Amino acid sequence: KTKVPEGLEDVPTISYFGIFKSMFYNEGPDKRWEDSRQVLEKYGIGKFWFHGEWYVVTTDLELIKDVFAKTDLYPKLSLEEAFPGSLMTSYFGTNVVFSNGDVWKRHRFITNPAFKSIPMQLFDDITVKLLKVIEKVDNEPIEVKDLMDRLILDVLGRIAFKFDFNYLEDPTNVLVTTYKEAIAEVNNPLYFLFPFIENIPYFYRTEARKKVAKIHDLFSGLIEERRKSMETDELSKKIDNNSADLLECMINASKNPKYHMSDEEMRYNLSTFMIAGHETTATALTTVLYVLATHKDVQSKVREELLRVLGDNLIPTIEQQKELKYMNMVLHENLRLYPPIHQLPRRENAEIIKFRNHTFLLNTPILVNIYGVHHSPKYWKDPEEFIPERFENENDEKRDQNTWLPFGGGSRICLGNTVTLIEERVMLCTILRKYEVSLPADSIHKDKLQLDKFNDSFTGLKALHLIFKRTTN
Ligand code: HEM
Repeated sequence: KTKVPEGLEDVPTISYFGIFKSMFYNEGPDKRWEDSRQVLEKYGIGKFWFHGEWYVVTTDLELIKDVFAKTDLYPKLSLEEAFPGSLMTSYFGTNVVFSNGDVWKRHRFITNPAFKSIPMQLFDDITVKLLKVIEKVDNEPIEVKDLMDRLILDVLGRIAFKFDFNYLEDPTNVLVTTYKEAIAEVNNPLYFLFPFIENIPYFYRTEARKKVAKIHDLFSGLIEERRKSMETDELSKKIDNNSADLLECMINASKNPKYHMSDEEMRYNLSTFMIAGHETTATALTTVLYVLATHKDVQSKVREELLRVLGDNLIPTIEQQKELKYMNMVLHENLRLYPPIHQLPRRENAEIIKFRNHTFLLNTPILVNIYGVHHSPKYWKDPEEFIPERFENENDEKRDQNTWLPFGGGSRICLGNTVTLIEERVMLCTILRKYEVSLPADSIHKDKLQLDKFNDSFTGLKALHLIFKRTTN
């Protein structure tokens, strides 16, 4: 199956060994970009062979716009098709992220209202808990990815299920530890490299499957508990005024014959939202703390702005958040430099596509390389530099809007893109008002943030210790 399909012959080839090496060594998107940049910079499109298939990978804005605009022409490959019978499929199943057509429309319609607005008071006690944790460490370096992970899981629990994981204070919570164990199994790199081995009885992964079954049982418990406690009248009001959470939106739909959602689909969506809404935001917050620690001038400017805009208010209101113009530029630039999702999940064309002088036969695997677009000198001047001013109004208006795509685009754009930025602003206001953040002199990240791989789409990073020193504010 190594023969190049008709129509892709003229698409330049990216080395198989580079791809395999980056998978094998769990390399981050930066190293992967190094392996493909020569081809993608010049042509905007490349092909590579992997597991018996020829993939097309692109940083071309015209093709990317087409992918975003025509969801039916470029459906995502469902997990059942990509990894039949695998642990990953049994964990995530059919959900809003990986479904297509009418199923996707139904899932998106049901889950979307949960993230239209969030009650800001949910941050009151979580931010207090965060400060307590930082205070306890008292000037000693603290591992920030783990801290942000705990923090954001607590926030997500409140937003999506009105559930307090209390992970910040209690890392032994059974729901969290089971979730962590299940995710570690699902992300085991061995099965990304050699997915076919899961079909061999020896590799059936009985223990891992038990962990997945356990977390699904815990989710079933959450659903049942909430179903019992929900008053139908009160719920309809909440749905109407967008104050229902994810669980309420889905349970409400389970009663509706037109927009029905089964318990199994609810469990799959809970598994999906846990990772989509938590790993991404935790990574974004970790990397933004890193850039602030390594750009003290920017950090001071963000602090000055938040003190001015917020006054004595500890949690910024939605109105105040709009006024945090410089902070918003910093958050945008951070998502450009370190996109938490570096590559969109695989699409496959449902019809034959002509692109330039190439032809994509039916079901050609197509990958949009977000990291590549964000780091291409064709689209960004000095792309490796951290320059928040790129997002100042007049500069921002000049660029093609598809050059910044941390949340994807079109109708499948990230469903949590507003919520995640609210979380980031609140946490930066909380931390920077009281603490100055610094990188220890002997940090492995001294010269460059050391990225690695969380899974095939999510950016990971090596342990990052930062120092939080009390300011005089
Ligand atoms: C910095 C944080 C985040 C980043 C960078 C991010 C990134 C993305 C990207 C790139 C996609 C598009 C996938 C595609 O087109 O295939 C996506 C989709 C999605 N995201 Fe996010 N995300 C973030 C936070 C969140 C949060 C907080 C939630 C929910 C609480 C969330 C839920 C979703 C869902 C449900 C989808 C699927 C949308 C659909 O296919 O209709 N994300 N996200």
